[in-house]
Amino acid sequence: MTKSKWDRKRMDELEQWVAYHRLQASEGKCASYIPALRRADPTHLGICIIEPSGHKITAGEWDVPFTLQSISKVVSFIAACCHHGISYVLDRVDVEPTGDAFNSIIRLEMHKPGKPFNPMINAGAITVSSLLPGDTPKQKLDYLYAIFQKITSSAPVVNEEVFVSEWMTSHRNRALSHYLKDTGYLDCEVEEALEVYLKQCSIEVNTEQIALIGLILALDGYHPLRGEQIFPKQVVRLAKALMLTCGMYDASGKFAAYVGLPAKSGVSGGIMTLVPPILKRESPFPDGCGIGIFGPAIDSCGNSVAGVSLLKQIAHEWDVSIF
Ligand SMILES: NC(=O)CC[C@H](N)C(=O)O
Repeated sequence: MTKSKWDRKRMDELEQWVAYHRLQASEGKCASYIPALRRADPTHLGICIIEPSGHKITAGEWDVPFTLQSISKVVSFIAACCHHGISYVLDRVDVEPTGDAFNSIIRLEMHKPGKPFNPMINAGAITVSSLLPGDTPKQKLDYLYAIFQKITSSAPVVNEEVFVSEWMTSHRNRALSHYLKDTGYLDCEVEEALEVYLKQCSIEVNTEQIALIGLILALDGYHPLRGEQIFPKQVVRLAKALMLTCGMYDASGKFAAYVGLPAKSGVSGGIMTLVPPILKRESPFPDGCGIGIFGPAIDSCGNSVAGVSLLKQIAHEWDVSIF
């Protein structure tokens, strides 16, 4: 099959699958614990796939903006490791899945000395935000924004409404931060760490931008559009291992079993995932690709319902599982 025929086939399939999986969204609900997220349209479902050539395949509401939320945890973890080195960061946050909800507090007290289990849950991510270089939230965020800009070639925009909405209601994240401060796992003041964490969560993106992050991870830190290695390979490999084991929260095991790709979700309904350049002869993406999905109706674990079911179909039909 010629490349353009193959492309047409993939696009037609994607359109059909998006139309079908959009119907699954009624089984989920838009996050309401952050009041500003409640207003998203739960029937939206969009996808963008980018290949190293920059070639893009899209379907559905792929260009509707949404906030990064927990997908930002991958970028801040990479940023902290790039600045401090991996061992400094891993002295302060572990790499073990919890099987608990993303905002759970229970393990911090159950396992002395209270080191957060991994950077993909809120406790670990708040610690990581506190580790970003700089003496003020602004300096820490500027460091993170510069990394984000290196990836997407555009300055990140924080959705102030989402930030304020979460800042005013973030009692559990505040509780987590106070606990981390008490046990010595916060590198700055509670309110400062929280400001950095909640602003990084409020960065506005669309599926193309998260697909691009995924693509760079697929290529072990190489940015194909800039022609430059922007993150060390070891850091990116670690981030992908964390995505695979912890990126979909307490549904990470099922996601690995039924989709089989490293992924990170956020409560706004985004999922960032990737297909590494693999050696399966029939792979539709022999050079690898990044995949961004947006479907704001989420399940009880905090993952996009329609997004996960669309990914299950893609992984099955196109045989892209890493296993
Ligand atoms: N799972 C998520 O996307 C959580 C991010 C959200 N900002 C929170 O801290 O609750």
